[in-house]
Amino acid sequence: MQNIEDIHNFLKTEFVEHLKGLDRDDQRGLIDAFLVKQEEKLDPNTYFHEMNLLSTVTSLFMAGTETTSSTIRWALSYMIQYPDIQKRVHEEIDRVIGMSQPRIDHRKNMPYTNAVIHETQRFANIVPLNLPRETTSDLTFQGYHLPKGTYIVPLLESVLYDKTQFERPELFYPEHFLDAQGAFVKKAAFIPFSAGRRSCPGETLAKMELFLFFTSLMQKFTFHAAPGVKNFNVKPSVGLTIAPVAPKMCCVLRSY
Ligand code: HEM
Repeated sequence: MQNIEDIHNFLKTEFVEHLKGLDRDDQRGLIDAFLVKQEEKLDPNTYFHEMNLLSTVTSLFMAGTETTSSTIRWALSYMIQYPDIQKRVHEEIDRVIGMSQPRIDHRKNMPYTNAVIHETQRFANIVPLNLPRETTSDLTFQGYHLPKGTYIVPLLESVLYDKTQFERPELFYPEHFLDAQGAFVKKAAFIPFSAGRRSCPGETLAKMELFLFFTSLMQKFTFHAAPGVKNFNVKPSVGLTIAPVAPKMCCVLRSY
């Protein structure tokens, strides 16, 4: 799909299809739940009208696809740049998951892979400017007076790269999330999904997707730079989210 108009047209056709099969006692998901509310028309000022359904579903698509896919591409690029780390992830997958289908409950027994995914999110910092906010009243923050209506750009990088929180912030270093015994350690400064009331509502879903997609790919493939690529050097693209612009890579089927 090329642009927002294409997405909206696609979604409008979807809504018509959902309406045809709508059963208020057996709702299939968000769109059905919304359409049921819309049909009730209890309140003339209801938020449950088509424009809001379009915005909600479009936001979920836009905020929920590019973010996770870019993070996976960063993770695979780091695996190529750091083959020793890739080897350790492979070893852990082979030991804990083996040939089975990766499941989310494998994660608690895979501290190294979990640390690699966390470090990917910290290091890649894919939403560097967060989302802009505006103060709703006058306030004083750390000695600075911010009048009502001040435009705020909360830089996540200042936390994700804070050297008081991360030992080697300028390096890709999964040990940031491991203790001396190799157990996974949570860090309060790990905030790629931002913090507070308006932090990313897709955080739990995203974390599940990242674990399942990354382990599934790593279970089947080894990642290398494509033949002829001497220095596999990944550059960040410029945009609202930072995607990796990587040289060509090869995925080679692993043999067991
Ligand atoms: C690696 C994956 C993801 C990252 C790093 C990420 C990061 C973020 C960040 C930093 C924000 C701004 C929060 C703030 O303003 O304080 C945000 C907002 C949002 N995210 Fe995510 N996100 C990810 C995946 C997802 C997924 C999978 C979904 C849904 C399916 C999603 C839905 C949203 C929505 C709807 C908002 C706007 C929330 C609001 O304004 O209240 N995100 N995300």
